[in-house]
Amino acid sequence: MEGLRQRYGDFEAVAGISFDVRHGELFALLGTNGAGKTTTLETVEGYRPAHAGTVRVLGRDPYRERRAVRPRMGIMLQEGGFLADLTVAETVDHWRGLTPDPRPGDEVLDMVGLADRAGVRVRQLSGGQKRRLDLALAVLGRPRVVFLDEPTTGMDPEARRATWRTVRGLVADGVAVVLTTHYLEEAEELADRLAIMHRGRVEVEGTVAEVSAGHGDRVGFAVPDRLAVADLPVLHGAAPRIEVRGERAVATYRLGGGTLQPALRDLLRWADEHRLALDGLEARSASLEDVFLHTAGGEAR
Ligand SMILES: Nc1ncnc2c1ncn2[C@@H]1O[C@H](COP(=O)(O)OP(=O)(O)OP(=O)(O)O)[C@@H](O)[C@H]1O
Repeated sequence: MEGLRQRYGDFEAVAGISFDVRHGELFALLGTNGAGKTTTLETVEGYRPAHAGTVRVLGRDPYRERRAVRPRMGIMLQEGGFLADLTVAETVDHWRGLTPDPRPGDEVLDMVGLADRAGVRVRQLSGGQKRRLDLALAVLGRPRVVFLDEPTTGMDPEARRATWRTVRGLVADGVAVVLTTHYLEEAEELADRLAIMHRGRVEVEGTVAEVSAGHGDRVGFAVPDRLAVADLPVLHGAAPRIEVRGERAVATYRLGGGTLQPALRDLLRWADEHRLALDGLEARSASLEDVFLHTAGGEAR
């Protein structure tokens, strides 16, 4: 995708974005609500023409050459449209009839961990199981490019991990995967590269390590009882940010590059001198969530 722009009337929902996704790579498209992710995905999936810019999937225009591209694409929308009275196996059989060169039904249900639900009616599936059936249908036609729109919404942690394994398997087989999610740990876990969109633009792009770099390390702890916030130390130029979590005030410092170790040393010395125990003390590099919140706050580069 090169310079994609999309408008709804006078409103520019996508304001010139570019990215590419290679085979055997998972690209996560993240962003605030209304950032333009769905509009972007709908364009690459061939549902709408680009207002400006160039979009190619497998070397072709996904809108104008939809017939050629669509059979090689697997699409998992946010809401699948199932027939509630069909069983899981019947649903897969129905879609196999519409798909050239489909995978065997058993294989696809095995891939998504629904083999033991084959005889269950769709209306009796849980929300997470429906998402897995959606994934089964997306991979039925042995796609080379897969679009997953919030694939693990409603899944319990175990089902989510099982789905991550399935998705990793696709990537290992050389499939190009584009995923949107509001679960940042999902992007951290799966993405080879990612982009964070905000108000129609890509604000940050790169590997998880690349986008986290430059956002500093974090040190945090629960503010000890009886201590006034004003009495907390400044650590290598960083003042604490105070957040109330439950009953406790938590102090977090965002440190500049290379100052984590000396800042921690100063903090521990200060705590010793004041005979304070620092509950919940943690030191870590910036998470994707830190980068995301910074971007969503409009302060991105
Ligand atoms: N058919 C439409 N007509 C007018 N405006 C639209 C239309 N579809 C989307 N928009 C607007 O375009 C912007 C981008 O919407 P889009 O659905 O692409 O965002 P998103 O990143 O997918 O958001 P979310 O995370 O909330 O799903 C939003 O401001 C939305 O209100």
